[in-house]
Amino acid sequence: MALPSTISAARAMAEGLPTQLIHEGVKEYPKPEAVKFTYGTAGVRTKGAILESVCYRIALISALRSKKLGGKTVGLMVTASHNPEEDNGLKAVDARGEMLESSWESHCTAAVNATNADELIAALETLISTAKINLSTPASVVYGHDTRPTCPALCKALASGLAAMGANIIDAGLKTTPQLHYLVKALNTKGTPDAYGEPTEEGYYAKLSAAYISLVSKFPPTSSPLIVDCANGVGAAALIGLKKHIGEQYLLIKAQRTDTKTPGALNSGCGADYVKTNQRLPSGYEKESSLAPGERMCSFDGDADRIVFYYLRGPASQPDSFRLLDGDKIASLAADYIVELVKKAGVELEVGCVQTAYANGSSTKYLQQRVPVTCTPTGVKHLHAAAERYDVGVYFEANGHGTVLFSESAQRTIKEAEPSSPAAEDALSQLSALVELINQTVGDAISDMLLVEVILRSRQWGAEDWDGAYEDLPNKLLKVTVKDRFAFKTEDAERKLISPVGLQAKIDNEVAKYKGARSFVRASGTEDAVRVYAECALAPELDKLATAVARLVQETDV
Ligand SMILES: CC(=O)N[C@H]1[C@@H](OP(=O)(O)O)O[C@H](CO)[C@@H](O)[C@@H]1O
Ligand SMILES: [Mg+2]
Repeated sequence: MALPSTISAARAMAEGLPTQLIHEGVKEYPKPEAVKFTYGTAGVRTKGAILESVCYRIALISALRSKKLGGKTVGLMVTASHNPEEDNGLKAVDARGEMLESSWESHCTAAVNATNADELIAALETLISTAKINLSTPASVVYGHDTRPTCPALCKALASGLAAMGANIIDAGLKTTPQLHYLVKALNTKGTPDAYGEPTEEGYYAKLSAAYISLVSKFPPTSSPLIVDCANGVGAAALIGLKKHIGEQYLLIKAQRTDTKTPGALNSGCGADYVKTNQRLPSGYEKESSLAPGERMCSFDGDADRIVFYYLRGPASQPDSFRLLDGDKIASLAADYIVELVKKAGVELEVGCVQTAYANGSSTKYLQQRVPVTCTPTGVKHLHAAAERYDVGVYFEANGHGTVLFSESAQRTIKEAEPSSPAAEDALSQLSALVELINQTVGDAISDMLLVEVILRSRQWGAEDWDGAYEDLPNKLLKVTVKDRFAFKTEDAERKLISPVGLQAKIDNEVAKYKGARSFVRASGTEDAVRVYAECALAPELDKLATAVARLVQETDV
């Protein structure tokens, strides 16, 4: 029997789903017709204007997720990261601060595509029985959002779904994606021996800055500032927060592209994705000459969970002056540093590295000579899971999304080891501080930025020294629009196509014509397109290879 909406949602929960409230919610936030949503690698992502129904429904599922996890707090983040300002999206965060368990993704997809309230309730009931959820368990959900203009309306829809489920609601407001992940973990560990930190934004800055200062204070300061392109997004606010906790003697940064107010500014001609994809400076910097040769600059993406660094070898006006220090370069810098510390500390810890097929071949070769390297499919959840299998797992996508995970036993080893010398003691204390500095839940532009600064400072290196580790192979990423991207199926961590049948052989044939070449094709998980990656030893041959493979894709798609 339907319950009048005046009856508290909490009471309705005891009897089952709040069906009356869900009917009302579906009416208030109707699903746009003829749209098929997918909960994929990056949650649901599309135009912000059509996402209210998705937010309402995923909120219902989040409350169920919290119940499934015994009432632990789970998270929801409203953001479309590096995508244009009019886009938006919603990502669910699990109780330890990691991505939503993948078996729940299909339930999310079913719920957001239900065409009416009865279908939605049926989808929720399927989830409840499949996952054996006790509806009388309380629920708690924390949510945050980035700077996009559609965020307030989406958060309202989301809060309405949470209220319908009688969940405890924590509105964290404007946050970077990694801050939201941090909050989830901190809320769930508060008051336990594993407390991750104060569950507030200030707590986040306090944790990072204390670790950072303890690591850099014994090294001489670097003379040049780090210039930070904040993509005109939420990272700008986070940098202001961070700077309040770290004095300029420790971290000299110049925050730029911090305009979160001008419509259309977000990610426009700037940000990590623009810089990585175009392999050039944010627009305007060629003219501004505000970046002197050798000076370090970095770019965040729109929700500050990715970072790439770069510098100029010569005048800004010359395109070949630009040198990118991407996720692969960060991974090698971090892996080398940690391997060295582990050796100095005299502890037995296996340091491994996780990449995807998009990692530059030179980086893979460089890393394989030093540490075990795993290749996983694209998407942070895959890299994260593989990194958890090492004592210390360094994972980065080439685009700058990544972090370093220290397993529980590694953390214990570091804490309990008896140093055999003052040098070992110092290495152990540096490792302990790194565990605090590096976001253990997800890739984090701010935490990764601090990590790079620590390493450069400890080595007294500039950008050019860091860049010297290996030379990237010339590479190119193309996007091909096809009729049905799902026809493109892969194996071997996406490095080989198994469908359309015969296409891989043709690609192999093409690749064999070029020196030191590699190319692969896969369907994007976030865009309606197929991506073509190509790299080869000789720069003048690159365009020819990439275009030839893209043409093979187009010819197959008939
Ligand atoms: C080549 C590339 O950069 N792919 C990105 C992109 O995935 P696609 O599945 O390629 O669309 O978005 C993902 C989510 O943000 C990110 O994890 C991944 O690295
Ligand atoms: Mg992002």
